[in-house]
Amino acid sequence: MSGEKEKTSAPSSSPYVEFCKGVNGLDKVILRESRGSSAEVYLYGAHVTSWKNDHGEELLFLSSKAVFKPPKAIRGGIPICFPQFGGLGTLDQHGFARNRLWSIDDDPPPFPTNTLSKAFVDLILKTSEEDSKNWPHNFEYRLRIALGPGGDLMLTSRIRNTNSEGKPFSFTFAYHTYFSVSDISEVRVEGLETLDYLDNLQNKERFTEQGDALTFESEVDKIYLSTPTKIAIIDHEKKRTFVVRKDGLPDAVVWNPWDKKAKAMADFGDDEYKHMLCVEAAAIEKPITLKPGEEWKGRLELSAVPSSYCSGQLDPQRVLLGS
Ligand SMILES: O=P(O)(O)OC[C@H]1O[C@H](O)[C@H](O)[C@@H](O)[C@@H]1O
Repeated sequence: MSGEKEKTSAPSSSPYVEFCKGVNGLDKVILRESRGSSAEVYLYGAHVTSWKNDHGEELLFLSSKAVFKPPKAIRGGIPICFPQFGGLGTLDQHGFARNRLWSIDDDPPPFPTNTLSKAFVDLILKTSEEDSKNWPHNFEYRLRIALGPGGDLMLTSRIRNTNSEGKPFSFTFAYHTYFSVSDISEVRVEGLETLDYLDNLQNKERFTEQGDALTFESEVDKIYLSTPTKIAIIDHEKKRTFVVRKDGLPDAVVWNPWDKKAKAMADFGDDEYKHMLCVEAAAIEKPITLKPGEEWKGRLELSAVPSSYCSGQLDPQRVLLGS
């Protein structure tokens, strides 16, 4: 073991990182960047529940009916799906990481690519006795959540196999990001056209996406395979484009429950499907396998940029190839 110190007292806050209590007294961390952007993270699930730009506008969707009560996962923000995406295995839906209380990682190993950001927090989740009954592996999962100087939100996961008796393990993974959008029928997703996907609504059958950028007029639950590192979500009404950059995460899930499924979810408002879209950077089709001592890294970087595009006039190459 690496000899981490167990957290014994509340960590001290700074102008960039505030440790406080959130809904139902759950531990929360608020990150603030000097130009005004912010993010909120619950230790329960290492769950980002808010990301605001420097005008204080919320960029993530969080359901008004979200339940902040373990063991229920929080509906909205960025749930972490680990070590299993969806029902693809023997564990509960989306694995256990989103339902566990994470700790502050006081002494994380150095990051090779350090940002200039002072607004970041390091969290850690390790094997518990309870979880090892269903998933008999030793792991250390370190997650750094950082706000970049321009307000970008960056999540870096480092997952290590700490099994002592030479056993490899495999997992699937997703950053289950819920983006806030003005009106789902005005949204386009670019970067996934012409790719193969598994359709969760049709027994995970494999299809090829045809034609142009994705638009939405009914329920969607697709796992796009071998996707580019950059995906754009264009919100025409808000004149805002989200750019998702990802590394180590070949797949991308696109999910909107639409009206019927929305009504069936207790922690989701009947009409809220109109104002959210999940685009989830993921590793699903080919599970990640780690030998003892090996570490995997999966990185997500989100930015929100103003866009003045009108419907149909967007040049996808400009969004996707621009830096
Ligand atoms: O209700 P949850 O367990 O949070 O899952 C919400 C959704 O997550 C993913 O996007 C899956 O592809 C969907 O099939 C699932 O409905």
